[in-house]
Amino acid sequence: MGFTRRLILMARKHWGTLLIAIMGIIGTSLLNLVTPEIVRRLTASLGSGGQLTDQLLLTYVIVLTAAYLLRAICRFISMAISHVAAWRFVPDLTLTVYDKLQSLSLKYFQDKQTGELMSRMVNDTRQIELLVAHALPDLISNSLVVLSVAVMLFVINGKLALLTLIPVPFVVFVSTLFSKKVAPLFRINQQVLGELNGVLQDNLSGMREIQTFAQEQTEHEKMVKHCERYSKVNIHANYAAALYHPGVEFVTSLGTVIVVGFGGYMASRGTMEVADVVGFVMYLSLFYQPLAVLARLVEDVQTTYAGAVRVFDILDAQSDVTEGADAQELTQCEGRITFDHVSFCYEETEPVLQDISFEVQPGKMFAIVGPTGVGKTTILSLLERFYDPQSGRILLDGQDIRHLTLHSLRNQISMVLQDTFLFNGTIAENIAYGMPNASRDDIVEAATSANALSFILSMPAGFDTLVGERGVRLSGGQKQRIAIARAILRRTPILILDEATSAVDTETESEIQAAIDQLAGSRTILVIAHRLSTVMRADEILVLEDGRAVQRGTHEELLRQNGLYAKLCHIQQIGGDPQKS
Ligand SMILES: Nc1ncnc2c1ncn2[C@@H]1O[C@H](COP(=O)(O)OP(=O)(O)OP(=O)(O)O)[C@@H](O)[C@H]1O
Repeated sequence: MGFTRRLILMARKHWGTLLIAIMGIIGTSLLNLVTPEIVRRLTASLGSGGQLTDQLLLTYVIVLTAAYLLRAICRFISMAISHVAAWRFVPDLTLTVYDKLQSLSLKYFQDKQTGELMSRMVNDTRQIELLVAHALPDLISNSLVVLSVAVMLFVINGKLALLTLIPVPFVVFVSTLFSKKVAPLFRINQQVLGELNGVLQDNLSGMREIQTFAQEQTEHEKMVKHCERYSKVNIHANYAAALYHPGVEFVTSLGTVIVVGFGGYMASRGTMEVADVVGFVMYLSLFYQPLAVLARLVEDVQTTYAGAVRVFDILDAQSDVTEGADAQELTQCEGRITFDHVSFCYEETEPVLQDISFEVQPGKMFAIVGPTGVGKTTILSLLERFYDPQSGRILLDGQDIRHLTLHSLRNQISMVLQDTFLFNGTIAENIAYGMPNASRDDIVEAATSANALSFILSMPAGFDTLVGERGVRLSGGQKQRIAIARAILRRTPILILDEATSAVDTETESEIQAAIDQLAGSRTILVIAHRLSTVMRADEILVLEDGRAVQRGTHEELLRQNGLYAKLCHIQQIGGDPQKS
């Protein structure tokens, strides 16, 4: 199986630890053979031709005690160390998956549910722990026991040994049948668990909406459906597994029947020693039990396989936005932005932006306006390379952004979005999110510029107040001001404000606006706002309609053109002099 090889290679770092665990497993397995051999010898010495001296008996007792002690030590080593290896490998894998997810473009996440992805990262990677700490040791130890016992059986009596092997092909047949019919059920299991987690995560995040719209009953019913499905597929898979295990057990027990029958027959005819029959029965209990375990391992490996496939699905995902091998670091950026005949669509059939061209000079304020859904935010997403345009080029300081490293490109841009996302931490940590080494003075200065200082200081713990998950303990306007402070603090050559002041009152907005006006000149500012009073001071305004650029100019020029912009201004009752608003 390709995935086994891949997993083994991925666990390269832990091979040493695994090797120690494997040595422990081998020791345990081989020491298991001591008991039947001692019992066989004891029986022989008790028989008619044998002589059990006290000295010999003492030797048996000492050998057995030593073997049990050593076995306990080996078992401890194998159990403890295989878990160490597994629990070092699983976080490694989870991290690899996480890093991969971080590297994927936003398009990948468009049709994925967060809960489902979390399920893959947590539950499916956990399956690999089962493989490393349980299935792998079982596989090695049981194969070894089966092999060594088989050798012992042939040494004792070749004919009887051959007879006892009769059930083996049946065990193999049943196991193969199992892996074909039952294992896929476990795969569905993992998938359904992922879906359940997806819905759960969605509902927990949207609890406020569920309660506001009194949808508790509907959501309850939705959950019932998912829970029932999860329960059904689990019952189905386990039912099939339950059928399989007794079946294997029955077939393997036939080996004991053969030994009792033929062994007893041969011993009664004097063609086989009684001690050998006893030894045979003892060895057989060691032979068929591991064989049954080996057969059952198919199930564990299949479950792991299901998990691993889902994990590898993520690891193999191709990002739409990739960095070329010769991508350059952008160190000194002036902030000149050029869109050169850019066209873009999310879905092939629906063009969003068509042939957009414009240039923003360093230090200028550029606004993009237009009706809702016309593609304004999409322009900003293209500049950040969350997506790549299907045609046309986007240049930063004259360099195609596809030839820059993503890290250095995004390091030039700070973005404030309408939906502010705050992390569950303090206000200071959230403001310093893009600048973890920022001093408290810098944070206070940025908060002052964003007109956030007074509300922060009125909070119980000031800058050290916890904002809660996604900033639930703050109002929309407060969150926006923290996001603005966060963007200002980064002091990047480009600042993007996408409806950044939509949640604050007009007085606060004009204060923030004044702060932003002060930043103008020192960095390029791109602004999107439905409230046109926010954008009328811009050096240039681009008006979009149906994904196309229909007008471009200053506020006064656009008013004079008497087109869409003038119409929008008229609706918002905005007049001609930007300084007066
Ligand atoms: N991730 C996405 N996948 C598919 N379609 C999308 C995606 N994001 C946006 N769209 C679609 O692209 C179009 C432009 O969206 P965009 O967010 O750029 O508009 P906008 O002008 O910023 O809107 P608004 O003013 O309402 O914020 C819309 O029709 C929207 O439905």
